[in-house]
Amino acid sequence: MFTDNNNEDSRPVTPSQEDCCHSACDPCIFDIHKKLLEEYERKKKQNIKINNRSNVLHLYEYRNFVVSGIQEISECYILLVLKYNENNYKDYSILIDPGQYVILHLHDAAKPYTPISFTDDSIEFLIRIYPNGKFSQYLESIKVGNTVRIRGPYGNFKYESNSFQTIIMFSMGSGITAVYPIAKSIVDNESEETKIHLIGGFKNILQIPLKKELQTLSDYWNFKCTLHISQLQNLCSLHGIDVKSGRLNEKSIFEILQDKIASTTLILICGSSHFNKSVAQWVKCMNYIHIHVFE
Ligand SMILES: Cc1cc2nc3c(=O)[nH]c(=O)nc-3n(C[C@H](O)[C@H](O)[C@H](O)COP(=O)(O)OP(=O)(O)OC[C@H]3O[C@@H](n4cnc5c(N)ncnc54)[C@H](O)[C@@H]3O)c2cc1C
Repeated sequence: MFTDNNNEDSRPVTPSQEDCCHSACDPCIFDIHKKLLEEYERKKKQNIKINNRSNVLHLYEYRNFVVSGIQEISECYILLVLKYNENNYKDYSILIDPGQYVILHLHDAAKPYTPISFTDDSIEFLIRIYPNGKFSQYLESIKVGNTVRIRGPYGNFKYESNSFQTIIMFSMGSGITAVYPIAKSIVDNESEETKIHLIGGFKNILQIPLKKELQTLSDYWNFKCTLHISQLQNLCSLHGIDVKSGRLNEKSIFEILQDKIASTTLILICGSSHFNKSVAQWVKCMNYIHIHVFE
């Protein structure tokens, strides 16, 4: 279910045909409106107070953001910073829960992306560039000062502080964008006693994005990072990070999970649909029940 963080006081306003960008988005604004309406009716029936926060972002209206930074950080990954600087939302700020995603709209297309961090008025994205990818090629060629439209945030992952002893995060490639902000928010929270193990899969050592960020988290007592590199030419070490040669497979997942307690461990999975399906199947076979797949 989408988070109800619209800025209206009451019933969600029905979007007009002109609000639709006709880019075959998933989710489309009309799907979102339908879900919000169901949520609104449910809350109304149960007499639950509707909580309206002042979010710059809107679930089905695009907001204009301006590119304020763009940087190549590793082979095929860029960091993109988008800033909101319209005056009519002075008392508003950007509100996104860790792991949620937004829809970026540029030219004639729209695609989902997961912010890795945000401030009151800017959002940072880690973007994987595909040589034949339409939208990522658009993003690779934009310049500081260009406009990108954003709506959201979406995603139903909810985390309650200290609700698990351990969180194991399995990610592949750009899937790290969903789990990294969750890990960071837990490490940043001094009252957290949850231990995190983030396991990421990448093709080669040059592709690894967020190296420094992962190394910084590894300095904390409750964060551990292991990276599986499928095409590791030479042995290599990254301070604070355990680098392993070869793909993340059933055997390595078994080794990671065998000494954990299923009832107090949360498993997070984010990668390609094949990766998500395989990892979810393997962890279920080991009787893990608390599993969230980002897709
Ligand atoms: C909820 C959600 C959040 C996402 N968050 C992020 C994010 O934070 N950062 C990010 O970089 N991406 C993210 N993605 C993926 C992103 O939305 C695009 O799908 C991706 O950038 C490719 O779009 P494209 O138009 O460039 O490629 P397309 O034109 O759609 O694809 C062209 C070709 O690119 C290659 N390709 C595209 N996607 C993949 C893939 N996943 N794996 C392997 N090859 C692929 C294939 O060769 C494909 O034929 C997210 C996706 C979802 C569903």
